[in-house]
Order: sequence, then C-alpha cells, then structure tokens
Amino acid sequence: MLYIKAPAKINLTLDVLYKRPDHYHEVDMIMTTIDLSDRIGLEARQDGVIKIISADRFVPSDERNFAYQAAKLVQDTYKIKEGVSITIDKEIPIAAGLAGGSSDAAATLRGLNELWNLNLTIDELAELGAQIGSDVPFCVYGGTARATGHGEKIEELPTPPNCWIVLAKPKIGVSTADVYGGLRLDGVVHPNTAKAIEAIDNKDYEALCKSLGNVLENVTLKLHPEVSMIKEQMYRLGADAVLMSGSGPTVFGLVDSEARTARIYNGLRGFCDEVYTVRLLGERNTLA
Ligand SMILES: C[C@](O)(CO)[C@H](O)COP(=O)(O)OP(=O)(O)OC[C@H]1O[C@@H](n2ccc(N)nc2=O)[C@H](O)[C@@H]1O
Ligand SMILES: Nc1ncnc2c1ncn2[C@@H]1O[C@H](COP(=O)(O)OP(=O)(O)OP(=O)(O)O)[C@@H](O)[C@H]1O
Repeated sequence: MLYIKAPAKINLTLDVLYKRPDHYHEVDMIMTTIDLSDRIGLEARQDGVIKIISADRFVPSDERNFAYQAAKLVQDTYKIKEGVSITIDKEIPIAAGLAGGSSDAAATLRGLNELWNLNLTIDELAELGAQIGSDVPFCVYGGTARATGHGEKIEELPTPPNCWIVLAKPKIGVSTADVYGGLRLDGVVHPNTAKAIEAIDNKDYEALCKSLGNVLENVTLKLHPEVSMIKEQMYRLGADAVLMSGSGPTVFGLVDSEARTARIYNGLRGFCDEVYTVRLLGERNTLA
C-alpha cells in the first residue's frame, strides 16, 4: 500500500475581483497548508475498478468522491487499464472550508503518478487537478501560495511567520456555491493582498495578523450567526487575529504563544465540538 498525506488548507486572504461569464469568480487569495491531514492509501488492482474505502460514513464512496474523480481522470487521460483501491482515513472535517476533498484528490493524483509510473511533473498534476476543482491545484503543490484565476493559477510564497493556529468548526456544513452565489461585490472591503505578501516575505507576524481578510466571510456570517459567535469567542480568549477559512464555516485564530493557544483551545471546547490546535506546514510537496 502506498500512503500519501493530504493536508488541509486555510485562506489567509480571500479576495474576489469580479464575477466571470462562466460560473466562477475571479479570485486573489493566499493559502497555506496546516498539519491537519487525511491519509490516502493506494493499492493497485488489475480489474480496472476504482474503489473508495472509508470508515467515515459522510465520505461518498462513488463517483462523487473527489479522489475517485482524480483516479478516473488519470485513467481516461492516459488510457490506464489498471484500477486502484483508495482508502481514505478522514481527519479533516467535511464541508468545512478546509479543502478536505480537494486535498484527497491532489494526494491521489500525486500517488497515482508513482503507482502507475506516469512520470508527470507536478505542474502537469496541478493542471489535471484544475479539472476536478478550483482548490485542487494548490493542494497538489501544498506549502504557501497566492492563487489567482478561479484558484488554479499558483505562485509559490515563502513560509509565513511561525505561529499556532486554533481551528473551530461549528456543527454546520456550508455549500461553497451558495456562498459565492450570495456575494454582492458593491461595498465589500477587499483585503490588502500585497500587504499580506509583504508581511509573509518579511516574516512579520504582527503585520500578517493585520492583513488577514476574506470577502466571503460576511455572506456566511449572515447565513450562520454561530460563526460570528465563534469569532467573538476567539478574540475574547486572546487570539491575535481571527478569520473564517474559505467559504466557511471553520474559523481560525493565529496565536504566537503556546500558553494562550492552550487557553483559547480549552475555552472553545466548552461550546464547540470540533476544535483543533495545529501548526503551519511550511514545506511544499515534492512528488509522492
Ligand atoms: C472557497 C475556496 O475554497 C477558497 O479556497 C475556493 O474558492 C473554492 O474552491 P472549490 O471548493 O474547489 O470550488 P469548485 O469545486 O471549483 O467550485 C464550486 C462552486 O463554487 C463557486 N466558485 C468556486 C470558485 C471560484 N473561483 N468562483 C466560484 O464562483 C462556483 O459556483 C462553483 O461551481
Ligand atoms: N474525499 C472527500 N472527502 C470529503 N468530502 C468529499 C470528498 N469527495 C467529495 N466530497 C464531497 O464534497 C463536499 C465538500 O467537502 P469538502 O470537505 O471538500 O469541503 P470544503 O473543505 O468546504 O471544500 P473547499 O474548502 O474546497 O470549499 C462534501 O459535501 C462531500 O460530500
């Protein structure tokens, strides 16, 4: 069995520039991987079948699974006769704004490149990934990056200043399409992406904290007031900066002291089931 780690991402910034004539929005965002990961196991099979195995009953076991779609895309594109059993050990909360399904697809692409001896470059894997979902190319590379276009154009960035990250996910799932659909661009406050990149370049933690921003936040906050409540609690408990990731509903807080991280974690556990303390995973992926 070949095992590949599939880490979650958070959006340090998420700006939307305009609505495109296709069903996408033009975005400009900074994403970074965190050490909360699913584990993907790949085992070759000779019968041509793609089989998804997961103990988590919320993970689809058919062609709706992004890892399945990744394997099918590779089979069809490169006329592969072999099949694969894909085991998904799920740690990343589902429909959380943490790109769990996208990361599973990306890990499957990287793994199949090895299992089926495809010799594709990481750029070619990312291009394939864009056919599955907007977040998949970033997940193929990992690390930290600026993503533009509908999310598929990736420019590597240095690792952000070191800190702890507390994640809290309220008990609701959010549809990304609904959140983009509810966005009204007139009057939105755009994050300053250039300033955030400068803060990352300079490893300036305080400047990074000041430049976080996500234009989708207000849409999700209006739909789900419990997200606002978690944001307020995180601030009250002492996080240096607090933001919703992606289309939500997961909220993350940046903290530069271990003691404060523990206090925030313990304080949030009181009223939120899914709370995690994680670190940034600075490194970019090499091929699996
Ligand atoms: C919110 C983010 O997770 C931030 O990283 C991404 O922008 C969304 O990435 P994703 O979940 O991989 O999104 P996709 O599966 O490609 O698209 C789901 C739906 O979200 C909307 N969508 C997505 C990306 C984008 N740039 N504009 C959009 O309007 C579209 O309605 C699309 O049909
Ligand atoms: N491998 C997978 N793991 C989890 N969910 C999956 C997977 N494949 C498909 N899905 C479906 O995708 C939907 C979104 O789940 P996912 O966890 O990827 O959302 P997300 O983290 O909010 O994504 P993003 O941050 O990219 O918008 C779920 O409703 C789920 O049924």
